Amino acid sequence: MIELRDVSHAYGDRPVLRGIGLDLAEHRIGIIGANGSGKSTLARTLNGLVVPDSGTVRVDGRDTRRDPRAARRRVGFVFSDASTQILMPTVAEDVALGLRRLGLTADATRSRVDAVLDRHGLLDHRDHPAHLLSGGQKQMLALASVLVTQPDVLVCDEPTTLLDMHNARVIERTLRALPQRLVLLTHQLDMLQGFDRVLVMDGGRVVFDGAPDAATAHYTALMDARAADMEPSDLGERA
Ligand SMILES: Nc1ncnc2c1ncn2[C@@H]1O[C@H](COP(=O)(O)OP(=O)(O)OP(=O)(O)O)[C@@H](O)[C@H]1O
Repeated sequence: MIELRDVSHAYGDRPVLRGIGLDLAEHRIGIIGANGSGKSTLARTLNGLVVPDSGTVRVDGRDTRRDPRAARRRVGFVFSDASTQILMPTVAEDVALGLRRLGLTADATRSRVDAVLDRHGLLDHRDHPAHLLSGGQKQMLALASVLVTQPDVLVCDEPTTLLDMHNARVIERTLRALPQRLVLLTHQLDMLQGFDRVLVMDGGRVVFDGAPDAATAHYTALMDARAADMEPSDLGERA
């Protein structure tokens, strides 16, 4: 369970999260909202990548402010731009990186790395330079590098945004099949079908929290109302 209590955060003098309280326990949770509404910042509080200015985030009872490493062990994070997450020269080395702190033997590391590469269709690429993979393969590698650490919860921040339709579907299918709990940020609303719960963010607040259909209807109505008030020169963010 991830508990947020009165969580607020600002970048400089710009408030981005405003008094958020949530208990996140469902298997599949979606987060949607306009650009700049605070989704990524909220997601980053869930594993201690962002420690909020005020309020608390607890992962299985442990405060991310006091124990960010415990949160990171339980909650894995996948970014939308996989290239920023790939740190090692080869595919296998990149996946193995997350296992370093576990003190496994070389054989145990290799078998865990190969199992996760096999499961995600990358075993034939194990010794290839990671930067030469296709966009879809890089996203799969970023996912594999997090999953190899066996987190309880996976937070994915727009994992299909940079992918073509085929690769987006492959990633979507992979995420749906995971046994882990999933928190998915996305602008692709159809990915949320069958989710247990969807949060709609606007201006740093959770303005709707419910079933996927009702949440997407709420978000669509919000965006329609806003578009009706706007000029083309208003493109951008509202936080
Ligand atoms: N590290 C940072 N430093 C300063 N401002 C930031 C930082 N990260 C985000 N912001 C700003 O905070 C606001 C909220 O950003 P955030 O990324 O949380 O929103 P988002 O809903 O995920 O947006 P998007 O859909 O575009 O990814 C935006 O105005 C953004 O420019």
